[in-house]
Amino acid sequence: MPHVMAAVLAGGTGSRMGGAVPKQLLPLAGRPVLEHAVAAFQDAPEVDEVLVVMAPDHLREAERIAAPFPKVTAVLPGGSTRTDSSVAALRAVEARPGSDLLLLHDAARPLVARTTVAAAVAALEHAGAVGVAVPSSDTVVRVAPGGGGAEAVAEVPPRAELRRMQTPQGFRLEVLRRAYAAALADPDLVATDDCGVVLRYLPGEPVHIVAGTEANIKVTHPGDVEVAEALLRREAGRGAGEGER
Ligand SMILES: Nc1ccn([C@@H]2O[C@H](COP(=O)(O)OP(=O)(O)OP(=O)(O)O)[C@@H](O)[C@H]2O)c(=O)n1
Ligand SMILES: C[C@](O)(CO)[C@H](O)COP(=O)(O)O
Repeated sequence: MPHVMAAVLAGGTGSRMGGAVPKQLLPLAGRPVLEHAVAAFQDAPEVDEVLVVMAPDHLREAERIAAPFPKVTAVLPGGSTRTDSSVAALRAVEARPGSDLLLLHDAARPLVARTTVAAAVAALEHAGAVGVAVPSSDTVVRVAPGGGGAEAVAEVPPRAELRRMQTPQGFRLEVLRRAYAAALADPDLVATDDCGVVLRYLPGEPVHIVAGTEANIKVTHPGDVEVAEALLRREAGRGAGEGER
């Protein structure tokens, strides 16, 4: 059986959310957002070990939140970008011999379903890199500078071919290691997710997709915590807990 590690990335400051504390520390139905994300991996039977990558100024709070979860074996400082925090998780996992698979998950996605974690791990039996994604119900366009400083639509990619990427994103460790070795040698590296790093820097490596859920939102803007609370209530109303979010 592969040894499955999950890293919960909580190294951000939540600038779009604003406020005095990073969004991963905001209360959501009585528990910090971060705690919901950690609990999802604690409860996932496919996951053996959990790391928390936290904003350096808030390591103590993360340690306190993680303490009741026996699968959490380390709370580490994150970097100044999400990519840096992913690399911090990768380095920590590399230092632990015997790890085979790594799931990288946004702490800001507290509603990840158990079924999604299971599907991502299962897909790694046959794939080196796996992303979780949902179809877009909106038409998505590429924009370019238009007249008078405004934006203009430059392209309307076929919607049926588009997906919105979520997390977790899962990797065989050697795949992620090779991708980041190449990526970190690129002075122009800019990435918004880890599957994108594999796609760009290991062009021969397929990145598989498994279906996510609409409820797996990323708490990002003011008001998103209230949306997440409503989704949690809906789940409780369904008598769920088994992951159908
Ligand atoms: N240096 C960073 C930046 C982000 N993240 C984490 O990556 C996830 C997705 O990032 P995002 O939603 O952008 O979080 P923030 O960077 O905190 O938000 P913002 O961009 O609004 O500042 C979050 O769980 C965040 O804590 C991280 O681990 N390290
Ligand atoms: C990884 C991600 O959640 C996939 O949708 C997203 O790209 C993170 O972006 P952010 O700007 O760091 O929130």
